Amino acid sequence: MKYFENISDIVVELSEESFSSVIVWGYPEFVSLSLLLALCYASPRQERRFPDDFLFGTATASYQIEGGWNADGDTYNNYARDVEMMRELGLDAYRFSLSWARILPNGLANQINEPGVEFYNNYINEMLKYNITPMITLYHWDLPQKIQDLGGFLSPIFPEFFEDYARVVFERFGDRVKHWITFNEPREICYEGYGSSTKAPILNATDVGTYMCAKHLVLAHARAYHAYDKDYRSDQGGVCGITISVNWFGPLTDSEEDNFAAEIQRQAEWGIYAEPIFSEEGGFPKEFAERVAKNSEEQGYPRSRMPEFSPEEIEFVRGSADFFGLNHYTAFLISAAEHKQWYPMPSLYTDTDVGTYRPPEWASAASSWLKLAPNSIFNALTHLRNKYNDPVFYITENGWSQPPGSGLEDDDRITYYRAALNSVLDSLEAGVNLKGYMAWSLLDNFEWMEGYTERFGLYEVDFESSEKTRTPRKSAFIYKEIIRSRTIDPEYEPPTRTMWIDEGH
Ligand SMILES: C[C@H]1O[C@@H](Oc2ccc([N+](=O)[O-])cc2)[C@H](O)[C@@H](O)[C@H]1O
Repeated sequence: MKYFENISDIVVELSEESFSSVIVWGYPEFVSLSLLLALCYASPRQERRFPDDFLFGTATASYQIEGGWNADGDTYNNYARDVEMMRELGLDAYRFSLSWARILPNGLANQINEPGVEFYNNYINEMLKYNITPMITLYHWDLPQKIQDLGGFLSPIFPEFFEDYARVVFERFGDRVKHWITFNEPREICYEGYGSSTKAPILNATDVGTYMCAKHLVLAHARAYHAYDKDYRSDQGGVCGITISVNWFGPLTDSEEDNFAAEIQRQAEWGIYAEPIFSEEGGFPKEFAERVAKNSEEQGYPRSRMPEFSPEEIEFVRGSADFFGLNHYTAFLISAAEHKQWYPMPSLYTDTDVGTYRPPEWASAASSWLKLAPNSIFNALTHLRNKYNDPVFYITENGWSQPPGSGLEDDDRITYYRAALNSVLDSLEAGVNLKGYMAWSLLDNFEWMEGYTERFGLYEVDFESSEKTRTPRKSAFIYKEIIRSRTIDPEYEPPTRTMWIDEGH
């Protein structure tokens, strides 16, 4: 039985618990939903504020914005304008990634491309001049060709190559950069790259590719983390974590079967990367690993298609992160029996064997996978907080796409951001240790397989112009006001269409 002193605490709890178990402080009788809602609306709503030290930022990735692939090197030529945009928005932080190949052209650490290092030095220094905290991702999907030729993430040597690269980066930039993210979205690297055909390198290895990649990626992450911890942290004083794509997967119904199916989906989508690092036990998530082993046996494989970690590897990986970065965009409802798709070959999705569903009333973005799902940030963060013993979190990506030519009045995006940031406030009020939020994205960019057909920018980019002109959308003004006031005013309308830089930024 739980007692509450504030109505707001009850509201938070209500999203996690069934209504009938809630008892109002001082009145130990059950209360109906209608009474509770009446109380919420009748009491004057306190202004909800983001903490002063909460980092508001935006995110990008090298391959999606830099251009200049064959130069000694767009942002590559326009970085000063991009930092000016960060100042216009009043950002506290900026998350971006390094191009491994721009620093180490053949992937290995024997040959460093000094002009590439200088580009990143200038970029970082320009941010620091205006008190914008750089948050760097070491790997956001652009692998040097030679590392791919050597087997990419399927090679057991991959973790060594990654550690060598990480050391060069810590050495060259760690005096000024204090927030490190090893990998962006292991699921997209491993499932989409090695377990399906939606991202490079598109290998025909769906049965084992995802799981082999997962093991090597997690070991590579841990090697970079330990290198930082042992040899750089004492001088540089920064933090090192990983960014995992965490969409929310809740049960379609309250049945035990659907609840278990949702858990299996969570384990397959992000548990295989998060569990080895953040759980107390370490290693791959138990129920899903058992399922893959059973399926493998039935399919005639001599051993599980999912590799194991040795006890030493489990210890090495366990606890190897100072924070949990999550890219969060949407949610899915999971069913044990309905809405299933057929997959022709053994793969992660024949292993999960669940159905996914989104109600038609959830608004759709330009990206087929992206829908506005209610409370999904709150659901994901409170679940992870409980599961992994209250880690520090950063939301390292969250955003909304529109088709090209949608113009500057991006009201759908504004609706999405306000809903997301209200869910962030709910999470903070529930005690989640969330330190920052990075909107995806600062500017329109190259959206992987979808090219330039999906636009995520707070700033529109005119890709036809030689200067690649950047113009703030309405959402940029709304985000700027949220950052300035540390509150979300649902009525706020920007007074002008002119961006300015506040004094002191
Ligand atoms: C728009 C950004 O998307 C990030 O990647 C994904 C991929 C798939 C999903 N999903 O829910 O299915 C979410 C995010 C990526 O990190 C970033 O680079 C952008 O492309």
